[in-house]
Parts: sequence; structure tokens; C-alpha cells
Amino acid sequence: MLDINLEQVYQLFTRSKRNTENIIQTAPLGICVTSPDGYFEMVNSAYCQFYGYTESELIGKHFTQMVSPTYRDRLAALHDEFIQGDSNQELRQEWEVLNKKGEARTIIAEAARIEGDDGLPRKVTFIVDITERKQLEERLKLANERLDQLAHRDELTGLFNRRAGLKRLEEELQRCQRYESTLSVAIFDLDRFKTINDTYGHGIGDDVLKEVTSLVSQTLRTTDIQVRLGGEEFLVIMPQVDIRAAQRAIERVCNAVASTPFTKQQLIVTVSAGIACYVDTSNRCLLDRADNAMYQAKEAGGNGAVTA
Ligand SMILES: Nc1nc2c(ncn2[C@@H]2O[C@H](COP(=O)(O)OP(=O)(O)OP(=O)(O)O)[C@@H](O)[C@H]2O)c(=O)[nH]1
Repeated sequence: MLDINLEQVYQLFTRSKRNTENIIQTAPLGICVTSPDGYFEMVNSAYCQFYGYTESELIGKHFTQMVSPTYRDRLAALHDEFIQGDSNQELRQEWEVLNKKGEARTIIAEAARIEGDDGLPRKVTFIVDITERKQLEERLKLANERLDQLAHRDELTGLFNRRAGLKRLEEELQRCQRYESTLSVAIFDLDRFKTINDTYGHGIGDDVLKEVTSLVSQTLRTTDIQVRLGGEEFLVIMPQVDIRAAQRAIERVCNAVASTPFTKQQLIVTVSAGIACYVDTSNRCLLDRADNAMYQAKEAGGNGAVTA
């Protein structure tokens, strides 16, 4: 039998308790224990350091004071649910919190339910500061969006650029083939645009391009795709639209452009358009047909649409 007296048991117990407390206090992640009604009963050094409060400033305070006001009610409700839950479930979630200086930080909090000395449940929360990681992710996301923008969008008008637009057309044509649906395209070009540049300068020419394409987008359906092919030449892809409907849409575009004065100079601009409808053939052939039709519209004096 083990020869151990009460004093030794007590010493062992005290040493073990001290070890546990030391581990908790020196742990690199923030740890807190909250009472069944959400008040701090224990906070470790990392927790205090992260939030910028001393231990005595936190003990006895309600834990929701550490989160931004938007989340307070939700978190208090979650705490209650967690404390009352039957299972030993764990809660892991990302939160926006506020430190003592009022700075917003992002944490991942993971919680576990334990039983306190009094037999009542307690919530132990472990927090990891992910603010820098979140900021980095945000910057990466913005940089990726910018890269995506540069790779697929035309800087001046914000429309799809030629490469991205032709890729979209290819995808739409494949959809037509697979589902035996239809599609129309229109190529349009501003009439005598060089005169605008020569008379008012390139800057005003740019403004005309931006305003015209914006008006065209508003005139078309949201499912239509407008592409800047280059210079003052544009492509409109109209999925599920037959040649008659396409003609009506593009005539509406021509009329809208011709009847709207553009830029502060109130310039009157017209467009010529060629329309072609998908028949089982290649992308290139469809665009060539629309392009030829557009030149016919130009030859007929501009400001109008011709179907291939
Ligand atoms: N401002 C501006 N002008 C551009 C841009 N890209 C092309 N252009 C100009 O567009 C004009 C196109 O001239 P042309 O090809 O002769 O066409 P047009 O004067 O519209 O004549 P038609 O098409 O025959 O009616 C040129 O002056 C180009 O410099 C651009 O991004 N901004």
C-alpha cells in the first residue's frame, strides 16, 4: 500500500493546481471563464494583454463589453444557449471585438462547457487574434479583384475587354450548342468618332465613349453582355435572343444614343450596328457576319442597324 499522509496529498494537490494555473497564465492564447450569466470569473494574461485591460478591470464584468455593440445581444443569447445546452458541444466562430482603446480586432473564439466547483456550468473561451491575418486576406482579396479587373475589364468603360468578351461569347455559343438555344450578337461602332476627338480632344472623346456605353448598358437587358472590342467598336452578346428581338433591341440602342446629348458639350453621337444570329457555326464566322452587316449600316449613312 502507498505510504502517503494527508499533508503530502495536500502538497501534491497544491503543486498540481499551481502548475495548472501557471500553464493557463502563460498560455499564448487568451483564456477566460465566464459564470452561467456571462460574467468574467477568470482571465489569463494573454486575454488581458489582447484586450488591453488588467485582470481586476475584467473580473466581475459582463463578457459582452468586449464585443462590438452590433453583436452584443446575439452573443449574450448564444452564451445562454451554450450554458444551458445538454451536450458538451464546442463553439468555434470568428468575431469582431473591441480592445480597451476601442480598436476593432478580429478573433477566433472557441468555447467549451465545464462544470464549476458549485456544480453549475461555466463557459471557457479560448481566443486567437487573427486581425493581421484578416487584414492580409482583405488586402489580397482587393489585389485579386484589381488583377481580375485589369485582366478582364476595359479600363476606360469598365466593360469586358476583347479577350474576356470573346471568351464569354465562346461559352455562350457552347451553351447554345448543348441546349439547342439561340443567341444573337451585335457589333456597333460610333459614327465619325474621329471628328469628335479632332474637334474636342481625346479627353472629351473618352467621356463620350464612357457615356455612350453606359447608356447602351441601361438600354439593354441585364442578361446582355457588352464588350469593348477595341477603339470605338463594341460587341453586344444577347443570349436567348433571336434575330428579330435582337434587331428591336439594337434599334432601341441606336435611337437612345442618337437622341441623347453627351458630355457637357451636349454632343450628338450616332452608332451603326450589324446584327447576326447564331447558326451552328464558329464564333469567328458569327462575328464576321455581324461586322460585315455593321459596314453595310455605315455605308447606308450610319445611325442604324443591319441584320446579317
Ligand atoms: N478618345 C478616344 N478615342 C479613341 C479611343 N480608341 C480609339 N479612338 C479613336 O477613334 C477614332 C476612330 O476613327 P475611325 O476608325 O476613322 O472611325 P470613325 O471616325 O468613327 O469613322 P466611321 O467609323 O467610319 O464612322 C480614332 O480617332 C481613334 O483615335 C479611345 O480610347 N479614346
